[in-house]
Amino acid sequence: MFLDLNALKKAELHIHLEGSLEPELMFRLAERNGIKLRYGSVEALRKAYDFGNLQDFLDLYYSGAQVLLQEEDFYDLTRAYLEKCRAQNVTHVEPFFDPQTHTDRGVDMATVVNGITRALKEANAEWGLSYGLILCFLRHLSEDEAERTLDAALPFRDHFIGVGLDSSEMGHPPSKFKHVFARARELGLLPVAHAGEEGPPEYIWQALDELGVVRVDHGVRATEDPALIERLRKDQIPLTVCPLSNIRLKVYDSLKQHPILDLLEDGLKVTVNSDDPAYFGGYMTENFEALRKDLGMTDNQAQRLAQNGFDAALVHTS
Ligand SMILES: Nc1ncnc2[nH]cnc12
Ligand SMILES: [Zn+2]
Repeated sequence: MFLDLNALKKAELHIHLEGSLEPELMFRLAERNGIKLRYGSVEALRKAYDFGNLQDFLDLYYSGAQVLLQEEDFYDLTRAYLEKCRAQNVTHVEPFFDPQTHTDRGVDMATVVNGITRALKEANAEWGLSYGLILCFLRHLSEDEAERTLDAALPFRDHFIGVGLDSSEMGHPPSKFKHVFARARELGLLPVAHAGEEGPPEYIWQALDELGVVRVDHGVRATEDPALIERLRKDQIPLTVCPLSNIRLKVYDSLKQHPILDLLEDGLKVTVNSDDPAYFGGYMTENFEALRKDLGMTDNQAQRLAQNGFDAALVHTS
């Protein structure tokens, strides 16, 4: 008998709440808010989820997020994701949100943060889920815009534990955001950043040395640089790896080429995560199952990967 991967206790550290917007909910919110979507049906929208790279995906992801307008919409989005966590025994989550995707459309920071936070607090009260929210800056925008976003978020400082960096990686190195990350660190916010998803190992070095990140999101291209692998192993810097995402965004042609288990066996603190589960074909359990099916992940490896998720959390749970 194999270990039941759904019942295995898990922590998720790399999930964009906007990326958990399932087509059904997108259509429901569009109707509620009087928004006309570019696609006529859930099926037509799902068919469009065929991405050549990260940017192809981001174009659809930002377009889908336009249905999120009211506090209730952010609440419904977050609640739906947390119900999935409950069903999959994900007991701790550290989700990302992208305020600029919303504030740039005229939605108030308060609307976004209050809707998300209400769902998180409820899940904690109802079934004991633990969490820490992370505010991400969009790296295709300027550092000045990130600074203004941090200013706008300060009245809600108690609602999040860290800052992250996401969106189009190529051409937008971590060093571009050095000052805003320094200010966030002074405010006691824990820094993380996407690096080495599509971008080169140099971006991972920059995230570590110029942004001071305590965890790297993706980081898989570290495999191209032995000195970097040594640094990640020596300092036990966690990597939040997203297997199904990497296949859907063509980082690897197939899961069989994915380095996650080699990294685990090399002693790196790697974790399994879903990234944008509504777009990439699965939540936590589906990611673990894919590793078993295509990479031959053993039960012992599954248990170590799941434990790494708790070890790598920014908020410690007992
Ligand atoms: N995989 C990803 N990489 C960069 N930015 C993102 N925003 C949402 N998902 C992302
Ligand atoms: Zn991501």
